Amino acid sequence: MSSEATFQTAEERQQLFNSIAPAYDKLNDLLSLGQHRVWKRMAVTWSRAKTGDNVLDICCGSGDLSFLLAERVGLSGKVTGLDFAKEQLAVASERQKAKTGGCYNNMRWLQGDALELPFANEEFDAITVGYGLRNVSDIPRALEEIYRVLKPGSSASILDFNRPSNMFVSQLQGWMLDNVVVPAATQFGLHEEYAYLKDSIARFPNGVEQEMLARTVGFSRAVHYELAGGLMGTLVLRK
Ligand SMILES: C/C(=C\Cc1cc(O)c2ccccc2c1O)CCC[C@H](C)CCC[C@H](C)CCCC(C)C
Ligand SMILES: C[S@@+](CC[C@H](N)C(=O)[O-])C[C@H]1O[C@@H](n2cnc3c(N)ncnc32)[C@H](O)[C@@H]1O
Repeated sequence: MSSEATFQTAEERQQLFNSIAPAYDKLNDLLSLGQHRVWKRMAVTWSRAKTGDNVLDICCGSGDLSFLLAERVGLSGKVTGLDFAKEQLAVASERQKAKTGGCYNNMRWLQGDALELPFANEEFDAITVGYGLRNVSDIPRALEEIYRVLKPGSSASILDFNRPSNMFVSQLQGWMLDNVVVPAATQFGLHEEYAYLKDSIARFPNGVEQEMLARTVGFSRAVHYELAGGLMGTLVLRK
């Protein structure tokens, strides 16, 4: 089967992320030379999470952004990490147990759907989504849910791959995915799972399209910032 036909349903993507959970963090560090941690820290900063806030990390996976949020909101804050892949949440929970510091005690992990968030309207002071929006089956619906549970005047920060407008950057991104990322993942028995990346990026709205979608949903401000020379990007939203 060609990679274009793989992992098209939410159930298939749920299985994908359960499958890659054991190798996910290690491959992210290896394949981005640790740079993904810089991009995630920038995304959390753009969320404007502050001490004492009640914050949400949607599509939290193994918890990278959730832990960064916990460091920002501190002992008096509260962090919820939500994901639909239980194996990812299991990794996040194990990582939390290994951490020392009171700020990590105010964290909870929920298995749930980004398209039907189990929260009240206007519950959160800040929201992050790290490499999740591209993977949901209904992007406008996910943006609507983010808008619904965010407090007025608060921010959401959505980090993901960028679909570069620059042809050279686009070709470089594709070459790296084909010739570095997928071969490395294949060593972990994850060829198909990482081959999905290139097609998911090709289908992902570009920065301008993401800004338009967000404004249509109702966000008062929507700005997409390119990172890593256009390989990555962060959509910063204000309600
Ligand atoms: C943290 C990163 C990706 C997370 C991620 C997102 C997904 O949607 C996936 C889907 C299926 C399998 C895996 C993932 C997944 O890991 C970004 C960094 C890790 C990337 C796998 C590596 C990307 C390499 C870039 C194309 C170039 C990096 C240049 C850098 C400056 C060295
Ligand atoms: C690439 S991982 C990102 C994990 C983490 N945010 C990070 O930055 O490393 C994408 C995550 O989105 C989750 N996901 C995808 N669609 C989802 C949905 N509809 N509801 C909840 N989680 C979802 C997957 O299970 C996976 O853990």
